[in-house]
Amino acid sequence: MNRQELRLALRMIPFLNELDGDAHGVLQLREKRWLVWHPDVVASLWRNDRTLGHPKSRTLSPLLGNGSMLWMDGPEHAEYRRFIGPALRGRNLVRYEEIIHELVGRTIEELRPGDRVGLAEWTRKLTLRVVGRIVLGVDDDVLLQAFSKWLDRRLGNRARTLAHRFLGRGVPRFDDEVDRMLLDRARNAEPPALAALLPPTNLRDQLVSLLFAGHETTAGATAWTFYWLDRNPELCEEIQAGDEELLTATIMESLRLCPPATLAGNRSTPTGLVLTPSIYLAHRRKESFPDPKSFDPHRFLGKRPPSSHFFPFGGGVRHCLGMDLALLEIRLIVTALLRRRQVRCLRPRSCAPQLRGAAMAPPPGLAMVTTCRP
Ligand code: HEM
Repeated sequence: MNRQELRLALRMIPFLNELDGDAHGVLQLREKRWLVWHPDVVASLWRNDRTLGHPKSRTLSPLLGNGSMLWMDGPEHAEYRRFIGPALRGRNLVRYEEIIHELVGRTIEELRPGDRVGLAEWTRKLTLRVVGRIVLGVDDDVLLQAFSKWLDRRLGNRARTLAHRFLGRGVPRFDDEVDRMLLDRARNAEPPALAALLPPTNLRDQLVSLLFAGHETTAGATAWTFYWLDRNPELCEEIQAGDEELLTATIMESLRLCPPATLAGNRSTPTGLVLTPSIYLAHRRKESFPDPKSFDPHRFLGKRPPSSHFFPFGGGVRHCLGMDLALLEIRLIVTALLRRRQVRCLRPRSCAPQLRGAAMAPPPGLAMVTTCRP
């Protein structure tokens, strides 16, 4: 690993911020590894994605397992997508809407008026409950808490992520007890729970991958949306008054400026080049988004930029399977919390984002206080 790669690993956001404004949109990290965010390069990756390789993430593969669908390739990957994709879209969303309503209601009821609650921690608990119910078919807070604890020990902050990535060789990364609880639940799951539909091969890896991919980023996106609404009270009032289109635009603008996945998955060419698309930098190009650092949802009203300029959910053949579910979840959580409670954020002096792996959330110090609506 050379100096550039080390800076990307150790101080990702400051490193990316230094590249912000670089019109080339590509940076060589080492001989055969490039960070890319220029729309022409990204468009070409999405177009040719079927012919590219998708190497494992060195941070996530020891946790999600080598059998995870996140690094399958070719026909095996296409088969998995054909299988899981429909279960996360279309008519199923109507059923998921009911689940989300119920779990959001329960999680809001647990908020004691006046208490300080870490915003990102609260959204993580809620989105894990939602994906837990969708995947396992039941609510099991003991299992979900054990799962969260296990992830926190590895990715809970930058220092732990780095220790896990660089010093963890030989140290067991799986938690046998969490895996046992998950597999027990999966064996007893009934359709339509996803666990009951998954093929038995590498079942543990697929369960962990779905729970991980299905909550961490959605939680970050929801927390960032609340953060921006808190900073823009007039916008918040318009949304509370029921402007649905503005809410959607606000979620999109929040995904642009604070993409919960800062990087899409690696792509490799037959000649051995590895290309990592930087979502964070692509979303901050002034050529794509005038005045890119200002938060302005109006830029999304009635418009959606091309997928090579704006890609919070990645692209090509690995485009996020949970996008529709995630957008539904964020919308329902924001609407329900604003309708039931008055929400105020207590901002720490520095709102430097917290990185968990490559996932970006508000810092743990960003707390919210809710009070009952009169
Ligand atoms: C705001 C929330 C979310 C964001 C920002 C997000 C973002 C992403 C990104 C960037 C990728 C990689 C795409 C690429 O490499 O081109 C991805 C893949 C994936 N996501 Fe999401 N995601 C979100 C929510 C979800 C949810 C709710 C689920 C499922 C319950 C989910 C399931 C997946 C799966 C299974 C993949 C792997 C797809 C593949 O490899 O074929 N995601 N997501």
